[in-house]
Amino acid sequence: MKIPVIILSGFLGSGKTTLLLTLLKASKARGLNPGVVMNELGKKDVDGYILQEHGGTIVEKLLDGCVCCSRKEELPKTLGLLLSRRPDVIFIELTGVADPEEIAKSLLEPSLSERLKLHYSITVLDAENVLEYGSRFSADKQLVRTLRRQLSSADLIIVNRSDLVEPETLWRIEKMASRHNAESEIVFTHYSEINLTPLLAGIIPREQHTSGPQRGRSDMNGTTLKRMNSLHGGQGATAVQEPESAQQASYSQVAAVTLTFPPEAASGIRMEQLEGFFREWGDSLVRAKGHVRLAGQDGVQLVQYAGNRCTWEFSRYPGQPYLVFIGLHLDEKQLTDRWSALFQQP
Ligand SMILES: Nc1nc2c(ncn2[C@@H]2O[C@H](COP(=O)(O)OP(=O)(O)OP(=O)(O)O)[C@@H](O)[C@H]2O)c(=O)[nH]1
Repeated sequence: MKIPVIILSGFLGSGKTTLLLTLLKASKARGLNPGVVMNELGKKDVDGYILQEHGGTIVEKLLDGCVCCSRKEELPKTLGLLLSRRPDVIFIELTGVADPEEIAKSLLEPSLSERLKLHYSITVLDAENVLEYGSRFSADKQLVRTLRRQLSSADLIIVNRSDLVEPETLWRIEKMASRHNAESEIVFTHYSEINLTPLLAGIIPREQHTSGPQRGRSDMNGTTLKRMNSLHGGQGATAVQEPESAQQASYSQVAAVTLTFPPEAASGIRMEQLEGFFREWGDSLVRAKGHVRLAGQDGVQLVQYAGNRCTWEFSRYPGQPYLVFIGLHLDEKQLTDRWSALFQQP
């Protein structure tokens, strides 16, 4: 019996991990044993720790690069490790700059297609920012192409963070998304909350598996099933040799930089000081996240900077505080110099 795989894609900070947490909760409530492949651009595993805090999930991590291009060869081994722990369903959360179509193709490699099948490919959009991506990232043609492929390859498009925009913007996003993908279902969400019943339909615990036909995607959307089957070539499909252009990186100017706190910052940083530091980088900083100690407060905070907005929440992270910065044209030396200077101010 093949284990179903659900791919979660979408740009940085759009709400993929938020959706994953909901999916994990719903899976466990159905008696399923879910497994996760968590891919992060940075060397530090912020989202993996968030999952760990929610407990009871098998997670394999792929850090410091994108599983659709620079770390593509590691995917089969990572999935193999996950499968050895006998999950009933696998969620692959991609980095925000990954091309989900490349992952769908990887699942066709004979070593994987024998044991796994693509159940759903979901793309999450950040309603507040998605309409600006084309102009904002025009200098990175590969990234613009990847963001288009995130849209065009999705079985389901979730327009998330919809609480932050006017209805008129949602209408424009729907038009734009349907232009790129006429077949996908489009839903509008707040904190990635959707009806998960059709999505998880047909996924059952291993011990209930029989050799009979499985229900699932066809119950949800017949046209979607037809379209993804064309990528997967129906019965007995094998991976197709990719043209050279398809093997290039999914972005060219995005970089992740990890910053740690110097000894002078042992007593913590002020909230407004850190938020000011994020804003200093303007449009070049797309996403930041990490665990930090705030001056005058006990414990550690998880800070998330996404779509130019900052959120803070209590964290139990036990290690040394750090921050991951992800952006376009981020100059690592300039960033680390400014970071050090921040703690030398009187
Ligand atoms: N206002 C608002 N914030 C949201 C919503 N959904 C998620 N967020 C917040 O947006 C931030 C980013 O959400 P994540 O789920 O981590 O986004 P992501 O796509 O996994 O981010 P990366 O994996 O780093 O690319 C977090 O602080 C979330 O709490 C929403 O619908 N509305």
